[in-house]
Amino acid sequence: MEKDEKIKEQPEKIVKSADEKSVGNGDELVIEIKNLKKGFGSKEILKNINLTLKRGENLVVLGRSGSGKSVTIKCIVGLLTQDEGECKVFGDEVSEMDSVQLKELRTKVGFLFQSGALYDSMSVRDNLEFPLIRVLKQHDQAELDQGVNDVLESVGLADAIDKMPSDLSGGMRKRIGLARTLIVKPEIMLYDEPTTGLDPITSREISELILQMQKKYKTSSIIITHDMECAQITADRILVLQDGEYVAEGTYQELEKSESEFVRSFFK
Ligand SMILES: Nc1ncnc2c1ncn2[C@@H]1O[C@H](COP(=O)(O)OP(=O)(O)OP(=O)(O)O)[C@@H](O)[C@H]1O
Repeated sequence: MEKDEKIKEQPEKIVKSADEKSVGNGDELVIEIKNLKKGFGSKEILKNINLTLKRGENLVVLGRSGSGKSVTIKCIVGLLTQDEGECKVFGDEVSEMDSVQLKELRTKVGFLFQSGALYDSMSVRDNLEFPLIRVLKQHDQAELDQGVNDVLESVGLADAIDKMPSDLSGGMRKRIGLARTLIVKPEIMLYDEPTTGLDPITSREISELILQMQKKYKTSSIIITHDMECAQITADRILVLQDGEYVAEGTYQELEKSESEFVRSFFK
């Protein structure tokens, strides 16, 4: 056999291997949901949800459209209240929090909904200063500039500081939306379909950014997605939702080989 046969170069992929898990401080739980039920009228959406999020981990939730993934996230931040069961964040039951406690909770838990919601009439700088002023009560201009510049560097858009949202592409708007959530340094991040509506290359960039942000800010995250590349890139652990319950849990590599056809169907 020819000795100088070339070894094919493997494309470099930022995908976590089983031994590269970034799960942080042991098994400290930052979110604990037990036997949670939530319906609307006669429609039962969440039948029996059990979910834990460990400090420092990226948990991906997979499920069909309309299966109640967003409803779960809304219970976690107190935008909806469960009918039964427990929903604890940092050890405290969310449904029992008053408005002051909920406000405090939402400074520690950042959420990025599909729309990414930027204020269209404000520049990127003003969009980013807004949470620093409103949430962190920062008023010193040098401190504000530092915060805005740092987060823009992190999402790779330092040059966009004086642009208006209408001048940005969909992918750039997602990045700025992410920057706006990250600027107050939340301990938990909830991503609702972060790559929806983006082309495959931009989707991949956003997924890689989520992974980088986990490492940089040491956040614990729940990532709801249909995008299997996003799951592969970001997940330490994956949960699969079917008919209002989680039916499978494991790493990407484990679930890809699941015995359940329903679970495997996401990987095709
Ligand atoms: N406030 C509400 N009032 C009534 N029904 C609701 C409410 N919020 C959600 N639903 C219903 O609950 C179901 C689950 O919604 P949810 O948005 O959680 O789905 P999802 O799993 O996130 O789906 P998708 O992937 O399409 O976003 C849907 O049938 C939706 O119509």
